[in-house]
Amino acid sequence: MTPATEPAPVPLPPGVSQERVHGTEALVVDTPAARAVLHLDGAHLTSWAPAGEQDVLWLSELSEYGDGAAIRGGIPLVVPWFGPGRDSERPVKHGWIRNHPWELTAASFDGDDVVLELALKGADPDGTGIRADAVFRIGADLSVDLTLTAGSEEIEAEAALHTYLAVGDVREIEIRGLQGGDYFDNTRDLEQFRQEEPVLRLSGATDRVYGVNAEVVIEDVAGARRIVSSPRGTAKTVVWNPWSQSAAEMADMPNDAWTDFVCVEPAVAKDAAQVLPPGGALTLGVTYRVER
Ligand SMILES: O=P(O)(O)OC[C@H]1O[C@@H](O)[C@H](O)[C@@H](O)[C@@H]1O
Repeated sequence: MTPATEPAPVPLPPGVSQERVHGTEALVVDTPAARAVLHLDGAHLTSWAPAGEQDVLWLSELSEYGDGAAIRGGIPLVVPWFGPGRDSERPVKHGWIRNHPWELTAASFDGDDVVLELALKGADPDGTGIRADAVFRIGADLSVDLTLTAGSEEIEAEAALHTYLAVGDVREIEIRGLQGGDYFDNTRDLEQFRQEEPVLRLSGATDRVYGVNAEVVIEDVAGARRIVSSPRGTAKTVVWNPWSQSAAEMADMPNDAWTDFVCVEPAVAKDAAQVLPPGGALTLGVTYRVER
């Protein structure tokens, strides 16, 4: 039996409803400017389509949802550590915040945009009172801002907006904005290299953490559009695609779906991790726009 939809804790503006999507609670936005789906589990945006556009976010049709699941696709909020953490010993990959329920704290209209504010709901597995807040501005452009606030203890914090961008064919995309950036290559034991070429084209499994915090442009040649990622408060840009072999090993991704996305992730990670004193905060954000 499907459980009844819980009432939203704050009033929702016109064009926003709370519904069950894939069996879990989500805020569904349908305005003249955009359509979007924001799951309360993980404050996880799984869909954003500006008016007249195909979805800009890729979502796996085999993704899991609910109770501790990490949704495959959309924008996973990665915090308070990235990957296995700086000591490579963290119990779950990419932090625990994406696996916990959040709650809506405010919802409003601002011009043509819907602004949704969420806060992590009560989870505190470290017992230090860490807080997390996120603001989503959903319209012709999309902005996401994530704040992590340390609790009673100093923490070394990492964070990433692990965005899965939908593309026509990842083998044909051109990524600009990384030239001159040094990167750790996670497919080669985190050895460091420099991006000399003005354009990055992917031709195999790619897992790089670039020391780049500037605008990155993803030219989606097969999809005939361009996605512009403008980060703020970051130090790194992660570029990831598993390619065919690793994708085939992932239970929550169809074997041939790796061609349909690229992750370009604004981040604070690795050697750019920030030490937060008790009560100290880390905020990072990004704005996406689509051009033709
Ligand atoms: O499967 P996950 O935990 O969502 O992570 C996916 C990928 O996320 C990327 O950000 C990492 O750089 C990769 O190493 C990782 O494999």
